[in-house]
Amino acid sequence: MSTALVGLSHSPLIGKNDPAPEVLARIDAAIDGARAFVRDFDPELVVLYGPDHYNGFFYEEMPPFCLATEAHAVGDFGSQAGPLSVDTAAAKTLAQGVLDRGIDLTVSARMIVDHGFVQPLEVLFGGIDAVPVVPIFVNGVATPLGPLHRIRALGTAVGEAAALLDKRVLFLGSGGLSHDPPVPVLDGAPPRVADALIEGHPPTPEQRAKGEERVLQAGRDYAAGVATMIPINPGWDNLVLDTFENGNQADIDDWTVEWMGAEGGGSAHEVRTWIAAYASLAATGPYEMTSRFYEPVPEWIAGFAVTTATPRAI
Ligand SMILES: O=C(O)/C=C/C(=O)/C=C/C=C(\O)C(=O)O
Ligand SMILES: [Fe+2]
Repeated sequence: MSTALVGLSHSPLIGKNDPAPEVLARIDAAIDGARAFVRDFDPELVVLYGPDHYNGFFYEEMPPFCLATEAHAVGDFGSQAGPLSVDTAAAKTLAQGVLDRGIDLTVSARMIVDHGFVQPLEVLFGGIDAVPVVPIFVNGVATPLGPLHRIRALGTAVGEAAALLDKRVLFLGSGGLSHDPPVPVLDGAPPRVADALIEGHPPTPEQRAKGEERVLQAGRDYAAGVATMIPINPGWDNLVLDTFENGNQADIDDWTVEWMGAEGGGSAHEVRTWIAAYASLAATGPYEMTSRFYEPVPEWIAGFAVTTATPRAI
């Protein structure tokens, strides 16, 4: 068994509302580095921690996290639609291993996923069917959210179970860092929106187009300095990255939902996917961050980060 990790921000605005060419060139170089890292590692399995944006998980039953033994992408924001190449046997083994370690894991035999899962697979592997994957949803938008030590416990249990698989396993966290895009909120929502968030009515193509245009307009407004969202917070983002780089993961247990939201905006909780991924890697032994890129990108409404990490050479 060997392990590696990539943490990668996502944004539905990539390719639709891009920053200046020199910014894009720096990001492309960082992503090229992560691609080369992944190519060298040549994973036999990707354990992909991703969030959802009310495409697969709804308030009728909202688990804090959920592992998929099969998954299907909806194709939002122009992302690829269709089945992910889930390694069902590995997924079942990991699910049992996580449950055996005392984590009350929800399992989905047909998880619906969105760009939060698809984009990292497209960016790093060229598509959703290029590499065997075990998708693990981590709720990062739908309050109430539980304490961070449970996310670390999930990641640790997954890492311990993955260590027994006799495979090269890449832990991949998708989302964050600080950002406050217009994702709908149940509290105070008008009845029609509340029904959709609770019952999960699939949007009509017109409704989906309207929601996507709303996000695009928010990106344009933010880049133009006329938006009211909580700003990208490079200080907080670098604190998050320092915590991973220094291996101070126990500090994360003191982070509160309120503090994260105030510092990093409503979608800062997507950082939970990174916390799970780093906990998984840490569960297999000491690690080192081998690359770290960060840049605030208002056009994408994202504190955009790419990191790679490997077990520390002894
Ligand atoms: O407004 C809507 O209907 C949907 C909004 C989104 O799905 C926004 C997603 C934004 C991100 O994924 C992000 O992390 O910035
Ligand atoms: Fe997101």
